[in-house]
Amino acid sequence: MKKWYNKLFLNNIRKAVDNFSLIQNGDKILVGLSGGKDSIFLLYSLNLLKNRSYLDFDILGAHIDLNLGVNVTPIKDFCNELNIPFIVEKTDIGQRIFNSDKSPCYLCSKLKRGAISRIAKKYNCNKIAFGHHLTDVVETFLLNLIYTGKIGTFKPNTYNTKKDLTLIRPLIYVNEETIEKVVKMESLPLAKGSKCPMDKQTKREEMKTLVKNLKNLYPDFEEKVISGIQNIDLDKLWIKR
Ligand SMILES: Nc1ncnc2c1ncn2[C@@H]1O[C@H](COP(=O)(O)OP(=O)(O)OP(=O)(O)O)[C@@H](O)[C@H]1O
Repeated sequence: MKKWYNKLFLNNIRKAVDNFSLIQNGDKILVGLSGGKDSIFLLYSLNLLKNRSYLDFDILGAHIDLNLGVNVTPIKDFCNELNIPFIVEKTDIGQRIFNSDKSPCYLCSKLKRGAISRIAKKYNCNKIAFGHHLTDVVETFLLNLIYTGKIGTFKPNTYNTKKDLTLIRPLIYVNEETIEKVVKMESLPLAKGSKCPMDKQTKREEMKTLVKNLKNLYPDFEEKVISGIQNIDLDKLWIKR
């Protein structure tokens, strides 16, 4: 690890962990590995954090195979190198979601979460970590505002009482460009094979372009959205009687 990684992204992860108590000593954290850049970056950074902080926790990696012809051997080899257990669960989610009248993205996300939770319980994990990052936070914020007329985004952590599992998102302060940069510099492994059939066809993709354009005009737009979410001025919101 390069020393300036602290400034580039590790301090932002430490800040998220601190602000929202995402990790405690003794945690067993299952990292959801899609085969993409965000989740492999998450695994890499949590491993750095584990080796460079007072926190003492365990990490496992898990991939839900959607049966869409993705090869995760490079991810498996990387986990082996880091001594991190790696679990693959074969499913037919890729076929099931297109034989339903529900939105395939909604259904895919729901079924994947169910599968990840089952693995977490099986391996005695108390937390699941996902690779949602700052740019995802902002895209979700804009999606909610523009398409559903609501102010809000996903939370840094959510506890599921029924499953007794906590979902954490340690990358909420790290933007996508930084992740892409580090994945390249460290040659972090990506899965090989076919892409999701819905890739680049979603409303989220539309938000991605919008965020890019807004960032061209206002370079700190993402940080400003985060600041807005964390500093709500209730006096300026309307509470109807
Ligand atoms: N097939 C999968 N198996 C395990 N975990 C997954 C899988 N798909 C997604 N996840 C987890 O859910 C998170 C959000 O999923 P999403 O599909 O939005 O991925 P993404 O933003 O494209 O991230 P990535 O670059 O890691 O694919 C991922 O970062 C990962 O932690």
